[in-house]
Amino acid sequence: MRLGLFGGSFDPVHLGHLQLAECCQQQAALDEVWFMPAATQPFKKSGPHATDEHRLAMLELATQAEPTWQVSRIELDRGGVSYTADTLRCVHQLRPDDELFFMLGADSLRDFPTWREPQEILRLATPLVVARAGEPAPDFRALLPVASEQRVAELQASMVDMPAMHMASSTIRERIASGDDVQSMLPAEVWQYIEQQQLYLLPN
Ligand SMILES: Nc1ncnc2c1ncn2[C@@H]1O[C@H](COP(=O)(O)OP(=O)(O)OP(=O)(O)O)[C@@H](O)[C@H]1O
Ligand SMILES: O=C(O)c1ccc[n+]([C@@H]2O[C@H](COP(=O)([O-])O)[C@@H](O)[C@H]2O)c1
Repeated sequence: MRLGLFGGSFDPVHLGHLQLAECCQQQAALDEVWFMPAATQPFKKSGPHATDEHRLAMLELATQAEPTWQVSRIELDRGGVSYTADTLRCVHQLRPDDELFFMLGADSLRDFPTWREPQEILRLATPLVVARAGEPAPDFRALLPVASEQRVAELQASMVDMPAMHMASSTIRERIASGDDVQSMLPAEVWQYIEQQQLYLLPN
């Protein structure tokens, strides 16, 4: 099985995340996609705004119609800072015969060499990188400190095409707190949940 892992804060999950997962799944022929909300993202100064249970509930709503998509509690159950190398080792133990992929936007690729154990991550899984609207095009040479020239060229060739989606969770939170309409950026069920639970009413 080809298993795609998609980590993020998902605070909240938005249509850009879903589009990213869909494009990676199609272009890399993934059998399954796991959305993995982070307990605490290593580089974010403060923890998530919504609780773990709210972020999970929104992800469940956003992914329920797609049978090959699942939401994984691995990082939330482990708690603490969510390092991707730890997560990949754990998934590899659970699914030793699967080929693992991990999905990320161009902004995350830029920082990748400063992640914990980047070489171990590249040993366990193949990154699937998509361009992010408003960000420079992904520069795979960012990987040269941790990957060979040949591997970098291979990864560049397998970059995933995705239509530009101008949205980010932080902007959505800010706009909700200002009373702006964000419905066009969210799955309808997720917007209803945010309204019912009165999430993100305070500024970031
Ligand atoms: N609109 C988008 N286009 C492409 N990739 C995206 C988009 N939004 C998020 N991503 C990617 O999804 C992954 C998880 O992102 P995350 O959950 O932190 O969302 P975010 O919108 O970037 O949140 P924030 O604004 O709080 O940083 C990252 O790899 C990020 O690059
Ligand atoms: O392992 C690391 O050192 C590491 C550093 C930064 C980010 N990550 C992971 O990358 C994913 C996307 O992160 P972000 O920055 O978009 O929230 C998320 O699953 C994070 O846990 C992982």
